[in-house]
Amino acid sequence: MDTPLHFPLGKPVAITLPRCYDGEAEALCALLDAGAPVIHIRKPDAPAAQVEALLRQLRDAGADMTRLTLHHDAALARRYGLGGIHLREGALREWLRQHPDKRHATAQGASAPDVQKTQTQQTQQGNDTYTPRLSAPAHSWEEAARLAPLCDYVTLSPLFDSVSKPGYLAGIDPADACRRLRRRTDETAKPIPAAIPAELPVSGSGSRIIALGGITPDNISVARAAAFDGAAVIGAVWTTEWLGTGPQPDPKNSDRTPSPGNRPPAGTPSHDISRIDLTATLSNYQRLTRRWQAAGGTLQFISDGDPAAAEAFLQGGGRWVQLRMKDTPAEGIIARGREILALCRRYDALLIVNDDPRLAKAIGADGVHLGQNDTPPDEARIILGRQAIIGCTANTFAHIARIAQSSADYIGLGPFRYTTTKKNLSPILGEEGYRRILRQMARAGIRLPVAAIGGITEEDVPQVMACGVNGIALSGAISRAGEIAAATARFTELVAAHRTIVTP
Ligand SMILES: Cc1ncc(COP(=O)(O)OP(=O)(O)O)c(N)n1
Ligand SMILES: Cc1nc(C(=O)O)sc1CCOP(=O)(O)O
Ligand SMILES: [Mg+2]
Repeated sequence: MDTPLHFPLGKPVAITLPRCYDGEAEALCALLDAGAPVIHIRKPDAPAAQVEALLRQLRDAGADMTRLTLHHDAALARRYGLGGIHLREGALREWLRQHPDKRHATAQGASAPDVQKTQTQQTQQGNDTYTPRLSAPAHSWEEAARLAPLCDYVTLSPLFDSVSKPGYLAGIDPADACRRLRRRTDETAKPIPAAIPAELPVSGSGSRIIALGGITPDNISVARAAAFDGAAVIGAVWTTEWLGTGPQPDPKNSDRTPSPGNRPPAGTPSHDISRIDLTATLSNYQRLTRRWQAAGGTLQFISDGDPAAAEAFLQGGGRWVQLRMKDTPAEGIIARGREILALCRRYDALLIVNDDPRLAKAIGADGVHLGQNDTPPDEARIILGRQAIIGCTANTFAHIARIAQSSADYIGLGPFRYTTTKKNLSPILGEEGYRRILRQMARAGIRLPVAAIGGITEEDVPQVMACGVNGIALSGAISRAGEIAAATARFTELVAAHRTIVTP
């Protein structure tokens, strides 16, 4: 199967643990089935024979080898038809020197999909033109800027204190990353060179930067808010311990189902295991994915069910629709919901349904948005399952503190100003209210993505984004726009250009 990489990546990159484990090939296949765009096979602590055995098992299990990237061993990657190799700077330069005719196609202007297609076709033909996807590790912006032109993407680390390497502390400041990256309007898939910020002199066309190091479900939203092109995760994928801010959910209906048989003895690092726990791994990955996706919903269109308006929003580059049809019977909402879901799928966009998780389920939507008087988020999670995105409305920090204890994935915080779109409006927050609440969140270490909502216009966007919200949700400013697609494109640009990260 030929699976191109689209940036920003829709789901996290998974990286293996350093040793090999029983059940690992099965777990990697499950992560690929769950939509992992790329899995990095990084095995510094495993003998070469074990790594090769793992690749053999994966190939025999029918895994999509083009979505695997092997660290350091280009010859082994080539032998097993892996889609990518990950090389340190010296090895990368040496590989490029030895393959002058196979210089990275993306660096020469082709798109990532072209790179993969060529590689797959060549592997199938068995000839000598293996052209893998190239990636490299960087630990500073200077290194990232040097390596990015040479390869498809760079991993930049450590963004946070490592989960899997105790004592390996954060070295990349997310707020600085946001300043460097925010002018790239990636959500609309514009070519990168036009949008490279002056502070980061990356000159390669198509070179991307993926955040790495200490990423968990609780902080992955920060990597997305900083406009990284992806997030790569090690410890938080493989851990059998709860990494959430809230209480560990009930295993019967939880977000995560740790299997007691695989629990490490108390006091051992959570990644120090002998066998991969498939259920926990998948559950971890789904949770990371929801949070990454929720943080990517920087422009949310609250649709009253008009398919033409929804389609114009999608044509303008919008990728997140919320279906909010007040006073319409359930059958009407389901019918319109299915119609708009089909549109969203054509544009690779997400559809969230307002108020009712059962309607969201009947429609087959990606999630639900719940108000203070709607179904509680943990009940909605039981109805919708671990992959569903759940948003909750808040008007105060106390609401947010409560929501953070649940399995919700993002917050709709409002109203920014007076609006006629919603009855029984909560007290207006204005800029001052947003700044206060976002600061309280930062101090409390709550990093759920926040969408600002309520009467927001184009002129408001710089001011609202400067408060530190992740994005904005709009009804009237989109549905009443003369040219919805053009208005959507303008809003998207504005949101991307004014991202900020609030530090405590
Ligand atoms: C993103 C977002 N934020 C807040 C709301 C409001 O939800 P709720 O409080 O349930 O009010 P209604 O939308 O049901 O009138 C929202 N829908 N979306
Ligand atoms: C649905 C909704 N919820 C709000 C809240 O404050 O919780 S304000 C709002 C209305 C958003 O539409 P418009 O962009 O037209 O004002
Ligand atoms: Mg509601």
